[in-house]
Amino acid sequence: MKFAKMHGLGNCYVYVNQWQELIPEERLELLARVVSDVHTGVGSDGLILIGPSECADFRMRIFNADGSEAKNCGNGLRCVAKYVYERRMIDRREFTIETLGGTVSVEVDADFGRKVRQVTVDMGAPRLTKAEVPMLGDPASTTIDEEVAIVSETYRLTALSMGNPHAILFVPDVNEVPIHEIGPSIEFAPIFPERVNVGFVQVRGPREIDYRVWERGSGITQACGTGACAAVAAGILNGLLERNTPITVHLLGGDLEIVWSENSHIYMKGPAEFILDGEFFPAQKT
Ligand SMILES: N[C@@H](CCC[C@H](N)C(=O)O)C(=O)O
Repeated sequence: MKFAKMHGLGNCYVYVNQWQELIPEERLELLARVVSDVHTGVGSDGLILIGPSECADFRMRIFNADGSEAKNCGNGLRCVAKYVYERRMIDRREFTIETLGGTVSVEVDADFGRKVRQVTVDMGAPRLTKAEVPMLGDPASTTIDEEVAIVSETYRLTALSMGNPHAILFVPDVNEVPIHEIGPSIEFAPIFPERVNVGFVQVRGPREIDYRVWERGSGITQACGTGACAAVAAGILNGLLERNTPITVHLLGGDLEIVWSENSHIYMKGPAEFILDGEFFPAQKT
């Protein structure tokens, strides 16, 4: 199986071009687990498929390292945009990508040699009701700084969907949080029937935050694009950050610039990097 390994701020995936490789649907979950394994596979946070779409220029599917399929991936979208533009699969700098969470528009900033420097993604409007997250409780209500009891702890959560679910907690110091303990305990809490990505935010000022993440299905990663958007939306909903202005999000792997604009859409701008092209020989059981 031919693949490319790429990363967005260290959030790395194995990318498979579905015009080159036909993988049976029933093998995708196991394949994602196998390629993600750092010891016996390629080593990644999951698997991303780039394929044809009936309603957009391309389609992206994302599988976490545990094999679960997610509906959206911000860092993945920037890498897919870089992949298709640099490999001349499209000539326009603005195009669309279908995900299970909806279709998004992307714009690449490239030099004359067609090398992509940055990608801006219109991530759409955050979805705020409990039904949309999804989260148990009154389906029409929102979760903004709500006290939620999980196992033997109580957390103040803001929860929203960027196509995929995010629970955000504001903390005094992101480096002091035991993410390995709190992350899985919230990810698997029954109140989130589809599990949840868990983000920890330290507000540095009205236009700057530190953000760390425990990703559903992949654990701690260097960065999460949808999570950075959710963190900024949560900061604005809690009156801690400014709207209609770029917010710098510092992640373990680097910085993203996020704006929640007047038209209610969130825009994410950041880099995408190519690591290598390779060929993987899955064992017979995959
Ligand atoms: N790293 C991604 C999100 C990947 C999916 C997520 N773990 C989920 O299960 O929803 C990003 O950059 O957004």
